[in-house]
Amino acid sequence: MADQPTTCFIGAGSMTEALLSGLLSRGMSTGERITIMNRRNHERVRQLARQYGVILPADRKTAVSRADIIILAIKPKDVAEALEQWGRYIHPGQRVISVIAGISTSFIEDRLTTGTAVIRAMPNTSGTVGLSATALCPGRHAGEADLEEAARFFSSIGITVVVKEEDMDAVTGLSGSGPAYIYYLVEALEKAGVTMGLTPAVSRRLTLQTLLGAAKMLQETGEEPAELRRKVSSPGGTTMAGLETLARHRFQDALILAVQQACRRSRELGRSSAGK
Ligand SMILES: NC(=O)C1=CN([C@@H]2O[C@H](COP(=O)(O)OP(=O)(O)OC[C@H]3O[C@@H](n4cnc5c(N)ncnc54)[C@H](O)[C@@H]3O)[C@@H](O)[C@H]2O)C=CC1
Ligand SMILES: O=C(O)[C@@H]1CCC=N1
Repeated sequence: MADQPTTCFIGAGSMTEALLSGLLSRGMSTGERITIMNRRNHERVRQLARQYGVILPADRKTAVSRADIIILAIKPKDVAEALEQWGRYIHPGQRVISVIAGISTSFIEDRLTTGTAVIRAMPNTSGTVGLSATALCPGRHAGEADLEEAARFFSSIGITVVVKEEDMDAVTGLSGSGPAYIYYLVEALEKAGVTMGLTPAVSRRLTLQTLLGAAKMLQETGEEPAELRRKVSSPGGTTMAGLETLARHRFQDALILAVQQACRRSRELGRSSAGK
């Protein structure tokens, strides 16, 4: 473990917790190699330090300047202020990984010493259980080794893909926000079961296993989703009755529009934060 990099998280919110939980439970790092800091809610940092055994640094500036990897996990609106506060302690030779929606690598690079490697990443909260879908793109000073290190970091909490920076907003709308769409679907399925007399517990159990089973079928059979859907749908049967209702309510259109809108919002967040 001695050759494992030290990591400093700036921002102690839900994304940091998902990353911490994934990294530590998979033995990819240890608490004493991780420092975390927050702007205000210091009780939150203390709680994470207790729960995950990570370090609450006495001297935060030193923690930033000594870390091998610095993770920026703050909201887009706070990035300019955070880089103003912490940027001067970051130097070339360290790797900066930003998980901030909408914020370009050049925005960050422009606020750091020239030559600092910046990698933009978009993971999702399923990293908590090792199943994040993370997209990465390198900034202008990040080389192959920097990208490989970032891929190694995120592969400890799920799969990684490398994309062009111009595709990062699409990724954010699709897989960054994606878990929320699935949870929304699950809420609706559970409610549906309850409206027809199932207990909430039974409805949840059946819904969850249906979700897991469908995901595994897609992964393990390699069949097209449309083909798997056809196999469930007997002519004149129950599934067709359900699917026809979904089509009438333009279910697929609604989902496509949702992802596109989230992508647009990612771009807007980038533009409005860049204006600060
Ligand atoms: N929650 C999610 O599912 C995902 C979030 N992201 C991105 O991760 C970033 C963080 O998101 P969350 O963890 O959900 O936000 P959050 O609001 O839960 O946490 C952000 C934390 O940053 C802290 N902070 C703000 N300014 C700071 C500063 N100057 N110094 C130190 N700490 C500071 C805040 O006190 C707050 O606790 C966002 O940019 C978001 O776009 C990316 C992928 C998924
Ligand atoms: O909602 C958000 O802005 C963040 C980015 C991706 C997921 N959550």
